[in-house]
Amino acid sequence: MSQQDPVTLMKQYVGKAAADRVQSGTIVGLGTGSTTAYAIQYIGERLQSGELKDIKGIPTSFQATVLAKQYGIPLTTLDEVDRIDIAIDGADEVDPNKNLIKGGGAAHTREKIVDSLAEVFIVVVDNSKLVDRLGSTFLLPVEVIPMAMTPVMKALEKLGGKPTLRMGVKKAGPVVTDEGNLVIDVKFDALENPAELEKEINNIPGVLDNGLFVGVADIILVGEVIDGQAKVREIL
Ligand SMILES: O=C(CO)[C@H](O)[C@H](O)COP(=O)(O)O
Repeated sequence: MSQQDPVTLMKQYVGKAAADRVQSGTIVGLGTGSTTAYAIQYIGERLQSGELKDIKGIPTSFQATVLAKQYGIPLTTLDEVDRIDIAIDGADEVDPNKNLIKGGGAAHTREKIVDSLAEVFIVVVDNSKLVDRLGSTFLLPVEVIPMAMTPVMKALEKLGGKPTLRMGVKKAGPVVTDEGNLVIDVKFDALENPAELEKEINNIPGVLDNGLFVGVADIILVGEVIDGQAKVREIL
């Protein structure tokens, strides 16, 4: 691989390591984000070389759909398959119990559907994503139906959060998800019980889903650069 900055190198290595675990004849959940993008690229390269055959991808976002098409990965839908063998997806934070915060790409609702259905869900991250406690470096994304934005923000404040509407970059106004909804990013000073909070937030009328993924991940692959050498560490 060419000379890259360390974070890009970690993302490439970990994406490739995950892509190497995909087997012929399987249904593969394709995650969203810059790390998973490398996994999608390498899966496509394995298909083109003939090393991998007869796989179908289920994309978690418009981004994943575009990349899969670009790299020649045939796609299918949840209506057409009775299983997902493996899903590969990134994360914004990973705690020591393999719980995650996701949604940096505003795709966490579809990601949670696909990742939770997978027999094996592999998370691909660089080592900056490992945290002792969720919520310490990243705000918690909540996808909300537009007309419910204000009451949902008030309900999130009652739960102890500080909500802000996610705004677009190079786009005036808010981020609109692939599902046509809005994203509220919430700061919690003490996110002590992720399992409970995930349910509490999802119980607020108007919330589609939040970025807490509790008990969903099976394997975490962590990209690291040690003494200038890129490596991948596995957390089971
Ligand atoms: O949850 C996600 C998208 O909704 C991404 O997987 C997460 O934001 C990590 O992205 P990246 O690999 O670019 O750091």
